[in-house]
Amino acid sequence: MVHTKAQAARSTAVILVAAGRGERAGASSEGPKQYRRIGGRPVLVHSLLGFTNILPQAAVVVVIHPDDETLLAEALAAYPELAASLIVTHGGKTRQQSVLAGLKALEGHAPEHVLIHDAVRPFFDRAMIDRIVLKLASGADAVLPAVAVTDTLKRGNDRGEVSDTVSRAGLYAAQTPQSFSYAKIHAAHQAAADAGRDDFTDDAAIAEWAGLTVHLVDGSPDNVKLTVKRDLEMADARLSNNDLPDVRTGNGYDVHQLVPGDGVTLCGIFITHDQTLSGHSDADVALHALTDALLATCGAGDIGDHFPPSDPQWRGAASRIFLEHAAKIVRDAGGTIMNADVSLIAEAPKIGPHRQAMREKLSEILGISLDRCSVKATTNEQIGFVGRREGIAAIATATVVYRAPQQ
Ligand SMILES: Nc1ccn([C@@H]2O[C@H](COP(=O)(O)OP(=O)(O)OP(=O)(O)O)[C@@H](O)[C@H]2O)c(=O)n1
Ligand SMILES: C[C@](O)(CO)[C@H](O)COP(=O)(O)O
Repeated sequence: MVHTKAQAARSTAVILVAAGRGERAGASSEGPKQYRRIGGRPVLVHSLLGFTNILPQAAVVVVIHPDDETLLAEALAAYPELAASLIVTHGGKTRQQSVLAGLKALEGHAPEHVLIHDAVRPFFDRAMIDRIVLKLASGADAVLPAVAVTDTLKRGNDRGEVSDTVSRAGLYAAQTPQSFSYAKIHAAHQAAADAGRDDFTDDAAIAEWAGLTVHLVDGSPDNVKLTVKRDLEMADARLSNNDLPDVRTGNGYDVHQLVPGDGVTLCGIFITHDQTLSGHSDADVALHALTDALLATCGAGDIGDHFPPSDPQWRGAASRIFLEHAAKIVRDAGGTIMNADVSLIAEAPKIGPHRQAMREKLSEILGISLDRCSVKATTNEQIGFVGRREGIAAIATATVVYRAPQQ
């Protein structure tokens, strides 16, 4: 069992399936859609560079059609080191067969985890991969990035009429990379093939069929599959715009009074102490400041707007609820949380022994990797209300990258 992102990355492999014919995208002089250029590079190369950048230690298998050897060589001509690092194998008639070929190509490596990705989804991002890798590292056998369905769903009949409206409650659109225990998904794929099943459109469905629990993590609305010609045109336009990244920084500040008690909760960690923080909720100043910092990156007001102190339902509430809510607002607005930084200003208790647990708590609540979560502390040199142990203050900074507005 692996426990850290770095350990997980070392024993992780990636399978990029690229053996399809791209019939729905139509014919092109550049070949099937995975070899077409968007923003000046073949789609497949975008996806490959994404993985080598985010998971540089992972073994990468590319599954291609036997007719596409020359197309692959041409696509990688400008990237000789990348080309030399890849394991290339031939796929089959269906995506399912191609994935099994990729899994077999990894038998010599026997990685702990494998991320199985459509080569034609070039817009995955680091934060999403971090969420997946963290979930695998926590012991999950199968992880599915997915986005909740937002359109109203209709069922049509063969006369081209609506027969009924389907509830979208609990429905998700499945994305890739779908990620697994290598041994378990290999066994499941082999069992499906041995049972003559060739109708699975994704690997999570095979995992479900084999009885594995498939865990959902947030996918990304940007992580679209380039399926039809229009998808490729829009992808090309998007990359050719050369827009600057929309990076936003928010800060937050909070203070709560210390009164006699048995301990304080800071960054979601309870610390035994001869005082407690007084407040309407659990008075976790650190999470309150960070909640405000996140809300500030998308103009979403402050914690009091969303959780009014006058509302009795928040009495004694665990402040992780507030932070989770702010993170959801940010993600719904198209944001990817890149960094969360908290400074605690407290004369006592000592924060140092709890910093790592606090960082891990932030990482868990926000669904971002540990290296993106920072907790620092200082005393106030016995000056002022903090110095007199009358209160604890926290300052937080959040960095979020937002998607460029859709054209
Ligand atoms: N026999 C197949 C079929 C698909 N794929 C890959 O699986 C991914 C799924 O995307 P999809 O849009 O279904 O690709 P195609 O099968 O190429 O598209 P189409 O159905 O339009 O021919 C793609 O990266 C595709 O290259 C594959 O490796 N082997
Ligand atoms: C695996 C997949 O990307 C999940 O959404 C998708 O099912 C593959 O594409 P297809 O068009 O269903 O072959």
